Amino acid sequence: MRDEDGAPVRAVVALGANLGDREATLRAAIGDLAGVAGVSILAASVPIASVAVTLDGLDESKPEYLNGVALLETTLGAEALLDELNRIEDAHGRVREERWGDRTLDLDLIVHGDTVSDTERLILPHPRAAERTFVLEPWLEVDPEATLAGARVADLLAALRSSEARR
Ligand SMILES: Nc1ncnc2c1ncn2[C@@H]1O[C@H](COP(=O)(O)OP(=O)(O)OP(=O)(O)O)[C@@H](O)[C@H]1O
Ligand SMILES: Nc1nc2c(c(=O)[nH]1)N=C(CO)CN2
Repeated sequence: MRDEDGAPVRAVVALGANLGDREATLRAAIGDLAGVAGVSILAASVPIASVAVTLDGLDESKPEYLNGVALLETTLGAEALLDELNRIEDAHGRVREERWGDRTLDLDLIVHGDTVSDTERLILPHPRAAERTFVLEPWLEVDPEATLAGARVADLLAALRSSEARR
């Protein structure tokens, strides 16, 4: 089922790349998003470098990621927006192999207005966003008042940093 187009909502897309010309790919992906009918970019973060997170934890032997966040306003429903994100990933040579494997471009939908979804194709809010410094830090840059499932992103990031410092 495709979502109907509706009233504009704010959505947050996390971008990541650890293969190829990462900076150029992230910039191009934001341009591609801006070109989607029903999407306006309100803000895009600066890209930040981050060590690859794998299923076994941080892995410094893997190519380093560049991560960023785009804040959007969109009239697309969440599933229709996800279709566009998948299309842009494919256009940038994304090969879907292992979970959490290296990739030229990853676009995750973090939140879409107040949409809650729990299907195989789309979980909203994104279930791992609160554990990811590489999502929260650029998100806070573009939206200092942001909240995720009722918690302030600023507080989530502070908690994550203090738990990382204790490890
Ligand atoms: N909020 C979401 N944003 C993007 N993809 C999602 C979301 N919820 C579920 N998915 C689904 O997750 C599947 C796997 O996506 P992908 O290969 O990008 O995962 P991943 O990037 O390796 O891991 P992660 O989801 O932890 O970032 C996709 O088929 C997609 O339909
Ligand atoms: N640092 C970093 N690690 C990751 C990332 C990512 O965007 N940044 N994305 C992954 C799969 O979504 C897996 N690991």
